[in-house]
Amino acid sequence: MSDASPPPPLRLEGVARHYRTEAGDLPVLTAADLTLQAGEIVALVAPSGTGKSTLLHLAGLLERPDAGEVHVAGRAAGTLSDDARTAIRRDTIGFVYQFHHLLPEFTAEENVLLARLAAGAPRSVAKARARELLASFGLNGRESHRPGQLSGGEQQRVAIARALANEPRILLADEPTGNLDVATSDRVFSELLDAVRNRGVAALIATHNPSLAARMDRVVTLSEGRVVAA
Ligand SMILES: Nc1ncnc2c1ncn2[C@@H]1O[C@H](COP(=O)(O)OP(=O)(O)OP(=O)(O)O)[C@@H](O)[C@H]1O
Repeated sequence: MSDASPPPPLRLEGVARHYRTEAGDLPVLTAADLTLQAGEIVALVAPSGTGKSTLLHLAGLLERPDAGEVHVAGRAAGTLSDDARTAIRRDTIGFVYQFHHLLPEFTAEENVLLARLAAGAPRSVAKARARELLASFGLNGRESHRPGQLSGGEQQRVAIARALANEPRILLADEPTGNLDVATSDRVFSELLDAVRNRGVAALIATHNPSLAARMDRVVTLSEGRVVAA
């Protein structure tokens, strides 16, 4: 038996990404290293345009780096097929964006349960899980509302519930309360932090808000394409 500790949920190693633009090559990330330990909640605070969304897309296996490697639960994702990467993403990673990206023609409950169905759960299980999650965000009685019939804060709560539907080990969030007023942002953010802490989910959360960042375990920033302590 090995006494090695389990691999961290997420590890970025020397990750580089540039974009080709009309003005030439734009090196956004040059050699980004970042490890999220199990249950650790890390704030990513960096000026606009420095690569926060790029980093989150790479960490979430939505894009491939030009160099370096992304390890999810100890598994190097670089050489995996797109299908294998999609399966890891679906089973291991939850995403929350600034704008909810809920499916407008589906109810709150359907938006959450569809994520679980996509991971192969029977409909009854997915439905029960969706209701339980929505209730945990105070959305009882709102299950059959479509996104357009919900407030901005409620929409983001549904989006967070959806991100947690498959019991991910990692949550990646890009300004998750950035489109809400200050008071609602504060409330929804607290609920998000409680939800990930209670579940032991590791989280990387980009925010421009220093007071929200201060509530996380650690704050990192981006400097010259690298991740450094803030
Ligand atoms: N697909 C793309 N093609 C070309 N350039 C891109 C592309 N995506 C992003 N960029 C550029 O890469 C840089 C980093 O973008 P990114 O969205 O990661 O920054 P960010 O830190 O998340 O910014 P913000 O805080 O404004 O959301 C920016 O200069 C952006 O214009």
